[in-house]
Amino acid sequence: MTGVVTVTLNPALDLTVHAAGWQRGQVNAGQGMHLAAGGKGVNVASILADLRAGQGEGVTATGLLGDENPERFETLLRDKGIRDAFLRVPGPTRVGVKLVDPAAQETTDINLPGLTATPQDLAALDARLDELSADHGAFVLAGSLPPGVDADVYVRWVERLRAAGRFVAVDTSGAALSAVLAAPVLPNLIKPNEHELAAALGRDLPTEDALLAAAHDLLGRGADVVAVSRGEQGALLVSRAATVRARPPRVPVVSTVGAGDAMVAGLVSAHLDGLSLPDAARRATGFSVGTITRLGAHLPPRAELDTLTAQVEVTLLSENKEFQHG
Ligand SMILES: Nc1ncnc2c1ncn2[C@@H]1O[C@H](COP(=O)(O)OP(=O)(O)OP(=O)(O)O)[C@@H](O)[C@H]1O
Ligand SMILES: O=P(O)(O)OC[C@@]1(O)O[C@H](CO)[C@@H](O)[C@@H]1O
Repeated sequence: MTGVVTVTLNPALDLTVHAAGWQRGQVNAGQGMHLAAGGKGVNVASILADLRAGQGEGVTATGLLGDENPERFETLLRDKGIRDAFLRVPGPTRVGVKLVDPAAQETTDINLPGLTATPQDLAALDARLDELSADHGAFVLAGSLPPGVDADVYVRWVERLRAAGRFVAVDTSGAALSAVLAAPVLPNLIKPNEHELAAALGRDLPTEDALLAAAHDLLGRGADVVAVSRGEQGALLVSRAATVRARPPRVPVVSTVGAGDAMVAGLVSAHLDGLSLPDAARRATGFSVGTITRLGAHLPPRAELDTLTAQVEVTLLSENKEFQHG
C-alpha cells in the first residue's frame, strides 16, 4: 500500500508580490505578481507528483476547499495527476500574501485565518479520512488549522491512522503543534522549523545541541524521524539509527514559499523508498533548495535537481548500528 494522502485543512491561494527593496509603512513599487494554489498539504502533493514526473497517480489531496474559488486548485491537481479528494465548503479559500524582495532574497508572509470549519465539515472530513485510510499507506497532515477546528484535531487523526498501521507525517505550528508534541501517540515524522519547535515546546532552543536534545526527546516518545529545518542553515535530522546535519548549497532564491513542504515531500518519499537517514536528508534538502529557485511548490527538471542534490552537504553527527536498518 504505497499511496500518499496529503490533508490540508486550511489551503491558501498564494499571492506572491515581487517588490524590490520594499519598505514597511512606505509607498512601494511592485514589479510583478503571481497567484497560485497553495497551502502546505497541497504543496507537498505537488512536489510528490513532480517526483513521479507529472504522474501524480498514487497521490491524493484532501482537506477543505472553498467552493467560490477552487479553479486554480482544480487545475493544479488535474495537471499533475493528483486525485482531488477535497471537500468543498461554502465561501472563498483564503489568500496568503507573500511579499518577495528579490534584492534582499527575503520573503515576508501574511497568512490569513481561512474559512471557519463547521462540525459537519469536520465530520465529513473524518469520514473521508477513514475511507482513504483503507487503501493508502502514508498520510501528511500539514498546515495551520482554520477557525472552528480544535487544536487537537491532528492528535486524534495521528492516533487513528497510526493504530491502523499507517505512516503519518505532521508539519504544523502553534497550538496544533504543541498538542501533537504533547500527545501520547506521536506521528512517525515531524518537521517543524526551529522557531515553530521552540514556540511549541515553550522554551528557547538557541543552539544546535538544544535543538538536537529536543528532537531526541521526541524520538524517545515514539516519533521515528524528527527533522528540524533552519532556513538557509539547513536542517538537523534524527532517527533511532542516526543524527544528521544537512546544509544546502547557496542558490539564487526566487521565493522561499514551500521550502519546508518540499522537505516534507522529500522525507516522505525517502521513507517510501526505504532510504537511510543521511540519504533522506540529502534528498529532502535537494528538494527544498530546488523549490526555492522557482515560484510555487514545484521541483526543477531532473538534471537540475540532481546537480543541486549532489551539492547538499550531509554530515553524520552520530549513528547507532543497532538501528541502522530500522
Ligand atoms: N535561503 C535559503 N537558502 C538555501 N536553502 C534554503 C533557504 N531557505 C530554506 N532553505 C532550505 O529549505 C529547508 C526548509 O526551510 P525552512 O526551515 O525555512 O522551512 P519552513 O520554515 O518550514 O518553510 P515554509 O514554511 O516557508 O515552507 C531548509 O532546511 C533548507 O534546506
Ligand atoms: O497558515 P499555514 O497553513 O501555516 O501556512 C500557509 C502557507 O504559508 O504555507 C505554504 C508554504 O509552506 C503556503 O503555500 C501557504 O500560504
